[in-house]
Amino acid sequence: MASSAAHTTANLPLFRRLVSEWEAASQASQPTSQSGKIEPSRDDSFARRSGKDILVAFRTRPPLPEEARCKFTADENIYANSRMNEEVGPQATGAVAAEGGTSEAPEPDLDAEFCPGISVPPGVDGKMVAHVPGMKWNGPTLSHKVFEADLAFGPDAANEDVYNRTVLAQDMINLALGGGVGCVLAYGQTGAGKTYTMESLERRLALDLFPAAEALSARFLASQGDQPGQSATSESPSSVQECIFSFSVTFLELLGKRATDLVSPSAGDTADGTAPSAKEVMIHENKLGEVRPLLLESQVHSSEELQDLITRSLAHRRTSPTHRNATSSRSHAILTIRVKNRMVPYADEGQLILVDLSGSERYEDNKAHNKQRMEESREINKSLMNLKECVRAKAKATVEEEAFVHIPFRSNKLTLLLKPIFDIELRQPSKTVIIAHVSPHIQDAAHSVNTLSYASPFKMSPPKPTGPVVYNSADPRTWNHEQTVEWLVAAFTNCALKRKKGINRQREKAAKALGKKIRPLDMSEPVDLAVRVEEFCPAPMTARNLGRLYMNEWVEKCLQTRADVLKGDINGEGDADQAQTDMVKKMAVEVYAKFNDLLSTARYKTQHDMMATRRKITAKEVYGEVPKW
Ligand SMILES: Nc1ncnc2c1ncn2[C@@H]1O[C@H](COP(=O)(O)OP(=O)(O)OP(=O)(O)O)[C@@H](O)[C@H]1O
Repeated sequence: MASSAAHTTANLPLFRRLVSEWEAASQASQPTSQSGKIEPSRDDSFARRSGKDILVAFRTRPPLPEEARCKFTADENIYANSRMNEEVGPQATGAVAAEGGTSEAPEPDLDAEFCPGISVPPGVDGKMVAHVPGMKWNGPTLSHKVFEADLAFGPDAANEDVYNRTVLAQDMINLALGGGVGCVLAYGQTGAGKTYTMESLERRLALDLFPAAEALSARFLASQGDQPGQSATSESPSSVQECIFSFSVTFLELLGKRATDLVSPSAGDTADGTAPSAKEVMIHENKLGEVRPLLLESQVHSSEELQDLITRSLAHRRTSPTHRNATSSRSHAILTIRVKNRMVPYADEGQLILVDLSGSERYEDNKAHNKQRMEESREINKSLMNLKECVRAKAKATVEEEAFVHIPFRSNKLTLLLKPIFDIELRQPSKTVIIAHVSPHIQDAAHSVNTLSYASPFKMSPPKPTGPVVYNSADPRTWNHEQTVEWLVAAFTNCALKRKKGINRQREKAAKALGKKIRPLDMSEPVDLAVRVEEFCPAPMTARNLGRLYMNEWVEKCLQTRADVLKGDINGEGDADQAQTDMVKKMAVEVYAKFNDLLSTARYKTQHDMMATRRKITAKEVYGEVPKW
């Protein structure tokens, strides 16, 4: 049986002794070098696994002075009350909390108050052990649960180390510059250190992104025989990357179904003088299945601009005190940096998505909340549950290869925004790092077990298929440039032939009325197309790019690339130019409808084929044996 918080606190000295005995025993079993020191693992399993799409890391932080002082007596709520009544920022939590910060408060004796609930065995990569206190008829017990990830960061690990071994090791910046998706997710209990990690990763990434783009651009221009200085704009001659890359940023806060913009959060002044409420941002999936929030993206041109934007946005993030964290973030914060390569305008945009998830709370942690906070906690837990379901389903997809496993990423805005990770159909290369954060205290061990077991299944996720898909004439998403042009030529030819048939019918009717005979137009002769297809769809544009166009954009593009096929066909009757425009519009709409029909049928068919392989669950499996009346 699990031990209650009060019971754990009462037996702290015993648990402390049991944990140190376990640590001593496990260190003794480690391989030692001749010098007697524990050798770091020679097994380079991390290096081997780093080719995977998803890397899982565990992280625990050092104990904080306040926590030790109040010993987490959940029943008395001392910690929560003492923190909630103070106006304390995250940097003011003492010498351990702030990097380089100072504290006026006297240092509590952490060793006397603290009992570790988490150990990171030295010399083994990726292992974390949770020490879970329990209760049996014959007294308190302590079990040691081992969890495995690709990496495990102990309380002494610096943010620099986390950044180097996750974002840098996965080469996320170059991946995004090359049109792929890099994603970092911080998950864990409230107060476990997610924001501390993510803020640092965001800033370091902002610092490295532009120099990396600069280096890549210089290499590219040099390979083209250009001197970097020659191609740069005269206003900013040092910024070669601006000739090739453009960066746009969104920073969203997501609470339940409501997403708001953190970059410019207010909806403007209200007429009655009340505080303006934050603008809600709509998040939609377009007909090609791309997810893009409907808001104005901020363009950034340098590391300083990006860092400044991150600082401004973070200041807008909503926080409120929880039982464990005086400045707890009660929402998910999603920073997305999109990279457009001007040299390949029709290629997919690269993306870097950094998600600081809201902290999970146990029932006993949030029972002191008011109604609104309870509702907030429910929303947070619901979206985290949905994320968990997606994680489980993704891991299951590896095991049950022959049967379709439904990944419910569309049922929540958070997982919808994370579509590049979950959608197996998406061919864009992606790399994800999940950092599961746990509190170091034994009182949180049960919650830590939850967090660690939540993240572990991600480790099994198979690499997503990437690269060109197999050509299917009925699915525009699989067409390359040549195949797209071929289809467009056929579609516009069809329209021209239909028009020719119509003209023949009209001429025949008119001739019949006059009692004359007329020779019909020769249908076997090649027809002129109303649109110059090679200009309408220039290389390397594909059907996927065309699929992003709305109908008015499509028609406009057709009109811009129209061919004058009616010259000499009108015989001076009426306005030839207007007739030509009307005809192109009509054909453009017809081809657009056909194209979109194909696109939606293909998407529906993929889903239908997947569903057909889905294992049917009987009512008996769900509800058990139904009693007979
Ligand atoms: N690795 C670390 N080293 C030192 N202090 C840390 C570390 N990680 C977190 N902290 C401190 O712990 C406190 C809680 O951290 P943080 O606010 O990042 O938690 P969180 O998981 O984001 O919480 P919530 O989900 O409630 O927002 C902060 O005061 C932070 O400075």
